[in-house]
Amino acid sequence: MSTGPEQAFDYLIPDELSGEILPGRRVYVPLGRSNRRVMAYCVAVERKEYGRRKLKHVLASLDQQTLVSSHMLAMTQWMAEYYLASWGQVLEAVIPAAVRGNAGTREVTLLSVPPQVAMQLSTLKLTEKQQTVLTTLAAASKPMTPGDLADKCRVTQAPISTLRKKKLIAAEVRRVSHAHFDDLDIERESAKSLSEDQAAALRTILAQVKAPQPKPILLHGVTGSGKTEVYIQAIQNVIDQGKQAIVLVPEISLTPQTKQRFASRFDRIAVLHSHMSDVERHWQWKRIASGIVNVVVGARSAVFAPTPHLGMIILDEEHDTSFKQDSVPRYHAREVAAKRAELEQVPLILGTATPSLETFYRAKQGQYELISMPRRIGNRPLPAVRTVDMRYDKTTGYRGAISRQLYQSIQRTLQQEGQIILLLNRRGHSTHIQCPACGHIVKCPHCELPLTHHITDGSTVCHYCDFRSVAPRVCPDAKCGYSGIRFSGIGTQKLEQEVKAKFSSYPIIRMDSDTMKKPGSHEAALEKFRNQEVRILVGTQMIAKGLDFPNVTLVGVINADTALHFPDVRAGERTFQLITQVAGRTGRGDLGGEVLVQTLSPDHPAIEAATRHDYALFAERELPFRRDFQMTPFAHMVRIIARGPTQPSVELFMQQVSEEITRFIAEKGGDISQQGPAPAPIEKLRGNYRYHLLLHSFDRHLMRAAVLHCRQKITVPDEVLWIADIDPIDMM
Ligand SMILES: Nc1ncnc2c1ncn2[C@@H]1O[C@H](COP(=O)(O)OP(=O)(O)OP(=O)(O)O)[C@@H](O)[C@H]1O
Ligand SMILES: [Zn+2]
Repeated sequence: MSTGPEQAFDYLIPDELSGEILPGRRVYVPLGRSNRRVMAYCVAVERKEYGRRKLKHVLASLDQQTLVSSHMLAMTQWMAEYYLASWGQVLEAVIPAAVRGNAGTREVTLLSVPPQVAMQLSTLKLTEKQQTVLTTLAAASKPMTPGDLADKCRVTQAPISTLRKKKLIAAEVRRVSHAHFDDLDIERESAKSLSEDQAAALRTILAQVKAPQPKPILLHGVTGSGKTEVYIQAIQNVIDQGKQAIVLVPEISLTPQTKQRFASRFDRIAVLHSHMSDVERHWQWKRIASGIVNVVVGARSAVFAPTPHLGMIILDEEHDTSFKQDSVPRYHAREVAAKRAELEQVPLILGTATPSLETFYRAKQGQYELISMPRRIGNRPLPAVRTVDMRYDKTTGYRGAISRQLYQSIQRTLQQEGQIILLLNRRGHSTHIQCPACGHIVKCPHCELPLTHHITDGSTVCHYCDFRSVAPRVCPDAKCGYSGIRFSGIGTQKLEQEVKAKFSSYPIIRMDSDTMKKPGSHEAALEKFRNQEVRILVGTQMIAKGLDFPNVTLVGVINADTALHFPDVRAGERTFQLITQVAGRTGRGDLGGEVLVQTLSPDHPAIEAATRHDYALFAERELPFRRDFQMTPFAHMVRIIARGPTQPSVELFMQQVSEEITRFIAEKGGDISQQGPAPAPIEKLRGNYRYHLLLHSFDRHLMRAAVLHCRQKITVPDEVLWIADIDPIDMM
């Protein structure tokens, strides 16, 4: 029943609180030897023998309404177990702070005259003022606040207080909301008549809606195949049955376009996003919980939306890494959605053009239903993709970001009135600052990672901890001091400069996390691009997915290799996804489209498969490799990360963890393979040294047991912090 400890505790419910304390509400209980008063969640109420155990009593109840349904309680319990977090921690993550804190509401006291008093009004001995107050309140059509009553009777609070003390007036404290937000006002659109592929997809989905225990569905549709229309018509069916749907999208896809697409088709939708105020968040939560909202659209945490009659969950761009939370509880919305769908017996639809290998593998195994939509709407061809081998440009000494081929394509596109997207997944200006005389590289003092030069304010920035300093003009190494320090490597700022210099008469906009800091800037930038005020859009991966602009006829990938050589099992998969997704932004209208991919590794299997839009080819090559090396999706992974201010203590601790796991396996039997411990790719972050250890096993329970065993056995030094990341995505 508590938020801190791992397990639930039993408490007695005093008679006066019975009926108020229900599963899914919060209570105050005494905890520990000192009987500290703590807030806790009631997870079950039951009658049972407790023998001779001495149980403490619940002190007070906190909520008048239930915060989590029984399904959600079961789901959070599963999450706690699966992700090795405490149940309380999970509940705190599932119920927004705004809801727990009752944001936007206040308590009011409401006065009324009890019926037995009202019947004998004339017989009471009262002062004149008291008489006025009592008759006024008795005559009122609904309860009044003390303030309103005093105003109406033109008296002070004194006679009201006296009457309350004499119990002639009853008082009740209630929580009321003073918030209200208007519904989106968006023009209505009617249903599209479905393509053959879409109609077939919808049929398969509706069959699962009817099934007693629906299977999750992978909707694998190429870019521009019209997945959204399938979602919408499936949702319509669910709403017609009086149920609600949750649509999860990557945070970055919560654009006006997405809102508009759903709001133009459904009444009463709730769009949940990260810029929402606490008051609005609470208000939306209550609306959803009351059952009046038909469709909830939101990022990761919308998987916890308290819909009372859930009918379907949709997860768009299921491969997107933003569905994984990178703080405790480190859940993946896809896995949580699958659990919730199973508990509530509703279908889960995972849509994407580039399925994660985890999902694809489950579909191949028959665990998920697989729907393919291999054609674009209107049978439009997928754009032709050409690679530009940048190794040749090196020999000519060319150092710019834009190759000759890309330059020519941009020029031609501009002349033909088309629009252009240029992707470079690195922000900043120069990504590398080095002294050519002594080789000194300018690094972050807290992270030991190269600093990036940001030209806008002449600073150098650490992209991991945001450390900032003034860009050096001479080599900072005191022994050297050479004046010709070199800024190299290309980020989006430098690319923007180059594009501006080369195509000076065309408006351009840059979208990356530096230019898109302010709420609303994302929307504003996309709007400029949509209405063609801007012809060239330069940006990081935030421009790579979901956008549907028919006038984009050229996509250029400036450097396809940015993530290719990361020490991450999914480096190839990420590269394939990014290129396929960004390539898919063109050729969506009648004007066709082309894609140029600049790379130093044109023969890399991931890049080659992406240039052919060939997911099957990619998966065919990648899966055997993953199987041979016992990696995801065949084996399960757990990543243990430890950090601390001194390197030896972290290293020693991780060695202990590794040894303890080896010992555990030797005793228990079974198989867990260990990679490491080793310094993490980001070896030092914000002044902390980091080590990691990767565990792989076909037996996820065994791995969980091994981690729990370490938690029990090893005394962690004060300065070391460690976590276990289940199904890790981030390997840095
Ligand atoms: N049945 C249809 N008839 C006509 N147009 C359609 C139909 N279905 C979808 N469209 C249009 O086709 C375009 C592409 O659809 P949508 O954006 O849903 O594709 P998608 O599969 O989600 O692609 P991506 O994975 O690239 O985001 C949209 O402009 C949409 O309005
Ligand atoms: Zn740093």
